[in-house]
Amino acid sequence: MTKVMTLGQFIIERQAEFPYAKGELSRLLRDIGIAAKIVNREVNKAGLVDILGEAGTMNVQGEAVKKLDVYANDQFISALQSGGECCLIASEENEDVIQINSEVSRNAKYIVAIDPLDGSSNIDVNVAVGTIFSIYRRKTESGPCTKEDVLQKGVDQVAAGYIIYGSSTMLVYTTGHGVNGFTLDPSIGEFCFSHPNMQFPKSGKMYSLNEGNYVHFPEGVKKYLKYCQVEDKETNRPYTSRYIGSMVADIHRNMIKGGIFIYPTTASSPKGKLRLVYECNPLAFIVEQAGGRATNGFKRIMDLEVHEIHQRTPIFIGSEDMVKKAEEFMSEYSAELEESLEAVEAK
Ligand SMILES: O=P(O)(O)OC[C@H]1O[C@](O)(COP(=O)(O)O)[C@@H](O)[C@@H]1O
Ligand SMILES: [Mg+2]
Ligand SMILES: [Mg+2]
Repeated sequence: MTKVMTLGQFIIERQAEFPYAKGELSRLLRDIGIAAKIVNREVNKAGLVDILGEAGTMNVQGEAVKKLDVYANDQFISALQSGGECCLIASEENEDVIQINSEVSRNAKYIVAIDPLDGSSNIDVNVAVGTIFSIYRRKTESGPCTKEDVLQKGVDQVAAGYIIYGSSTMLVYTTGHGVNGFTLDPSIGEFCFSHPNMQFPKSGKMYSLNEGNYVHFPEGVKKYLKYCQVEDKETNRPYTSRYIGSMVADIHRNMIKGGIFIYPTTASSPKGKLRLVYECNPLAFIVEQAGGRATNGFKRIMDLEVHEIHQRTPIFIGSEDMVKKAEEFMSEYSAELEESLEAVEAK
């Protein structure tokens, strides 16, 4: 019989990687895993229960909130509140940070930034969606944790991960010692170690971006797209276009097969659409830990200054060679954009 290692067992085994840690981070990861299983249960029967469709409200970014967005947000918040290892949460679905002031959590070491349900537009149509999370150590030693504690650069992340609710459900995470993946075995209700030491292929054949926005793309992206589409046997071109519209699923696929995901600036999103704190930084940490690359077209995502919890950024993320190539086109044809992004960052 093959030996199964559950996420819980794996975390305990890896505890040795943190000689000064007392198990808090492990318990925090376990709490996130528990909430993920509850969300997974609901996603799996979404057509049968009253969980599809819109919640009838807008979030802070002016996007229509779905019922499943609300459900997932509630589950992760409640798991983190009762777990006792997290003193502050920044969520896509909450305008402001959530302080956890209970006796046990007030002095907890960690902060969690989360996109509870990524790929909202795919919820109602049975296409893979995800959860993205990022964990930071609080800046202050003790006492009430404030918003300032979460405004940290991506390089300061202690751990990051995602859950993909797809044809199977997986949890993938890093604590800065490589990337490991766990598949949920529904028969025992456990995430089981299935993808050891995940590696982003150095190059690939897939590019993912919303080509419907083409006319609004910066010149560098337009030129890079042309490069992807032109035939060249030596470099395996033309590449294939694949866009799911759930960032987690697009990046997960590219991590397995090789590829680049781009969400550039557009006319409607002049600072980019995706959020730095709970979408781009955690995925950049995972992708870099797997040997890939993540930039805003000019600068490393994890080095960007963070001013607001819902701050946006353009992103170029994936196989190292492909991201570097796209950056070459950006600096040749869209150099002026670099200055305006720097100005946004310096504000
Ligand atoms: O529909 P668009 O503009 O291509 O945007 C799709 C992108 O927006 C997102 O859905 C944003 O995430 P949320 O669903 O968490 O708001 C990404 O997952 C995805 O890559
Ligand atoms: Mg998202
Ligand atoms: Mg979301």
